[in-house]
Amino acid sequence: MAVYTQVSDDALAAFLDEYDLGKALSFKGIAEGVENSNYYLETTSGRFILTLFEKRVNADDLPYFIGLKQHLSAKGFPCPQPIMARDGKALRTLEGRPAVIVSFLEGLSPKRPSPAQCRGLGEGLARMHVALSDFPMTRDNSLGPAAWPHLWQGQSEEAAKLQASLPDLIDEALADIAEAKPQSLTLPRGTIHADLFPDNAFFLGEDFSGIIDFYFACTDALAYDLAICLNAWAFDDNPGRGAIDFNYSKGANLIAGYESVRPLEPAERDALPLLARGAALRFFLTRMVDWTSTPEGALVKPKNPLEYAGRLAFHRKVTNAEGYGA
Ligand SMILES: Nc1ncnc2c1ncn2[C@@H]1O[C@H](COP(=O)(O)OP(=O)(O)O)[C@@H](O)[C@H]1O
Ligand SMILES: N[C@@H](CCOP(=O)(O)O)C(=O)O
Repeated sequence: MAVYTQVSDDALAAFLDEYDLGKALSFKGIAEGVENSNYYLETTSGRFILTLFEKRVNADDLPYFIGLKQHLSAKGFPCPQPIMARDGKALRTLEGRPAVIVSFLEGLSPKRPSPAQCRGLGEGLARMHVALSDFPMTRDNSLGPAAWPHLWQGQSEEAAKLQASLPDLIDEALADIAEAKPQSLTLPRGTIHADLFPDNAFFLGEDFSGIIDFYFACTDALAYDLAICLNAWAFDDNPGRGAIDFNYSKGANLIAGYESVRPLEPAERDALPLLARGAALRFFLTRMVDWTSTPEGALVKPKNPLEYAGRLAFHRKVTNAEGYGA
């Protein structure tokens, strides 16, 4: 349950007094999510989400995240819209933490995305890239390749307890990325979401209805966002048989949906296997850190790093974009 910071009734009432949103009718912690504290808030003027920012979000980055959502909303792209308080500011403080209220987005996150939803997601991702192509703010990717060796430091022993072969797989993948230097490729860059997992995309039935959770967004290669989505959307996890299978029709639909809005350049297609390896490594490493640092009995259940080790092993055998159904 991702509620790290409790909000008292008095603190909420004082906070809401700064807005023109009326009185609270309902206020509940949201179980989903792992990064920040999120509350469902219903007031006399509508439905909203209240977020209090926790450990991985740097308060200095918040104007960037808020500006990004304002930019997308102004372009008519479906995403949560930051709500301004009466003083014109969206970013405030609640219970000692930075906090914002955003509009409630309709839709449901798919538990097991269908191939049709993968196509819709690919289209939505490309529409987002296009809508952000004139977003003037920038932010470095703080979880890019330079951060990975640091995340891996001291994790080897715990990783071996999960699977004996893991330390070798990760050491080899890190050495391989250090040599290939994905950051030095000249690929089209722009604003990317960088965490577009199924729990961060909404659908109404099979129709894409929007994107939430922009708190890892940054300036990076656009194709890296697609590579993250290939990892997060196009594999079928079958824990019962200990298998993680790439689903070609999901991968092909994701790429085709993306290219229906923004065709990939040849260099982006060529880079896809390397970017997909990097993306798998990034999520393996942050999951590994959470796996070893989340205290037993905590309200948040850490995500399983092995799912991303399995994806990494798959990508290491892929040599070109056709390997993903492109
Ligand atoms: N704007 C929104 N509209 C509707 N539901 C939302 C919105 N923002 C967050 N949620 C709900 O809260 C959950 C957690 O939000 P998320 O931003 O993913 O949290 P975290 O950053 O902690 O991972 C989502 O899975 C979704 O159910
Ligand atoms: N998507 C990441 C974890 C971040 O979770 P989110 O709830 O903020 O999307 C992962 O799966 O490792």
